Amino acid sequence: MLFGGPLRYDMGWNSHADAFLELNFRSMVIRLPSLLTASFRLAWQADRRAARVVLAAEVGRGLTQAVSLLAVNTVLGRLIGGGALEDRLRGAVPALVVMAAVMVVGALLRAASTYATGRLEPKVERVATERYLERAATVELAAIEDHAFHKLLDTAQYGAASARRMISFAARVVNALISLIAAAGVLTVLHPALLPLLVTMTLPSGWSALTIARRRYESFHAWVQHARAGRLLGALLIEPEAAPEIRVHGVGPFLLRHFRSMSETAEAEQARLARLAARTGLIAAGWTGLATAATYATLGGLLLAGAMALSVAGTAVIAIRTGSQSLDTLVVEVNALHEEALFVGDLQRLYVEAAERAIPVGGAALPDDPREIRFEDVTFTYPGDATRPALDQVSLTVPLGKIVALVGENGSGKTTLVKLLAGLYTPDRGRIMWDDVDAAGADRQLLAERVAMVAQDFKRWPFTARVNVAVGRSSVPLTDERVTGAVGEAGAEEVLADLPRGLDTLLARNFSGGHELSGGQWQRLGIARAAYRHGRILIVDEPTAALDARAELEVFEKIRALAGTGQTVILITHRLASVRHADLVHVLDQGRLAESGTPDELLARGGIYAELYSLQAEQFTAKVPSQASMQVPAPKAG
Ligand SMILES: Nc1ncnc2c1ncn2[C@@H]1O[C@H](COP(=O)(O)OP(=O)(O)OP(=O)(O)O)[C@@H](O)[C@H]1O
Repeated sequence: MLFGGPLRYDMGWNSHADAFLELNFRSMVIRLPSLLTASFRLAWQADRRAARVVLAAEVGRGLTQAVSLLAVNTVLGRLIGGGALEDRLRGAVPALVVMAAVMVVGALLRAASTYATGRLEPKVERVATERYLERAATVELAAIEDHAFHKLLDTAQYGAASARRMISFAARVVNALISLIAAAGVLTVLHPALLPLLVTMTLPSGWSALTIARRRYESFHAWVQHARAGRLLGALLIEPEAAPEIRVHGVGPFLLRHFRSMSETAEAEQARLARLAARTGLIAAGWTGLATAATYATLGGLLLAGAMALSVAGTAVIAIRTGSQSLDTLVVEVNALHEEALFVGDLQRLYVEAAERAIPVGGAALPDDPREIRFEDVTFTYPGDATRPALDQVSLTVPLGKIVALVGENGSGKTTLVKLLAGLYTPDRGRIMWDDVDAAGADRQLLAERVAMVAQDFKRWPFTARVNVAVGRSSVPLTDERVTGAVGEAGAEEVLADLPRGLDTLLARNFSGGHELSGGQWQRLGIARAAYRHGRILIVDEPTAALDARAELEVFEKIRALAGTGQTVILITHRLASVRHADLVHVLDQGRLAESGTPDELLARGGIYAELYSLQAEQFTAKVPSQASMQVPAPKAG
């Protein structure tokens, strides 16, 4: 349950308990090569040169550590060996010089790697983010509305930053791996018993890092929806659109209460993780202590038994220390790499799923100048737990070049029908035919090219008025003639005349210099946008809902004029007086086609249309009071 605690309301957001994970030591070791390859591939895609430099520098650094360990061994051998002190010192000089040279090379390589990694990281993140955004923008609308896909979108957004971090983790893994091999090699040469001891010493910290990471990732997946809901609540509290209701209806404390309760639940989860992490760390530290004591005891035993020379024991101590440090680093970094890879895995899953759910590219061409669009027995149900289809076996015709009105009560399926026509959804059953071409197999991009849509909730872009119009067809060069032409066609000149900087006014109140339009003004701009698009089919969904009576008449006049230029107009409206000019009216009722005909035919038939029409007409039958009766008596003097 997402909203635990003593809250009275459930917001209706779902929680998910589908955390999963198969993360153990074996799988981690098995996956290491593929993790490193994946990191390198990410780096390669972003910047080949930098990727090469990082790899070469890290391999080089590992090798310098091996060489320096061997040099130490030589130095110790010389110093502890027989002969005069001066001779022993002199004998050690070449190895000391090698050590110094190797340190310089190591420092240079480190600098090169730091620089190249720094250059690489932001590029990797950018490439991954760009791909994420591009894929998200090209999936079907149904995918965006599918909550499982949305959750994936949500989790995958962390993948790009993880991809960035994977680069430096991978670099450190390569480095630690090579220096570990060097230390292990030296130890094996010194005495075969030392190698297993080294491994035993490092295992506990590996186990602890892995266990903690696995818990964190599981928790992240189980809680991602919760975190999203929490962020949403926070955003609602500061959103300008919600601000009036928050104040008048006093929604603020209600939202805050939920926010606090959600945060407290999340904090409890963090505390649980921290407690477990502390316990795991403590157990691991105990094990490490025991293993270290055993290692040094073995070393002492070998010395005492005369199985090992003092100089070799000295090198062994250094090799064990470097080796266990490298192994520690390796475990921690591989673990971090793994954790990041899980998030990059989400991103890659998104890439794959988004590609599967992408709007298909290519397809049959639509007829150049079709006569009609026919819905043939079209049934469509929204995914989820809909109780009935939004469209149920609908067969109707939209003759092109005419004004076709869709009428019906709330929820009768009008908007759904035009969304199917625009290709935003595909029918579950039945076909949508453009003359003889089935839209299901048609080129979706070409189909969209022909449609201009003013949806009920059309986007109010936080850009200038000019861009808000021209975004109707962003693929053509933006010219003032085209913009003012569209504004004129939509009758939106007055809206612009009222703006402080005309077309250049920023329409986003929460930015400095931003300006807000009224609902009706926005609606006119929306129509201007559709006019700018010049699609051959203009879909207008409730174009006048926010308009005053005079503006409404004007807008319908403009829409009729657009139809006069050969455009097809599909009009959804509840204002039946405005439907009078339609060539054809389709009446929908609970997802089914109830009746079709010209407005006069439908009135004469006495069906749903006639009923709705007379209901509206009755509201206007009351007489306008005469001038005389409106006059207010003049106050008496005195
Ligand atoms: N995105 C969606 N996801 C799930 N169900 C939806 C979605 N959009 C609409 N519906 C459902 O489909 C049915 C038809 O809705 P639609 O928006 O097509 O009706 P409408 O006739 O345009 O209504 P209105 O006059 O209120 O705009 C309704 O029952 C609605 O709840």
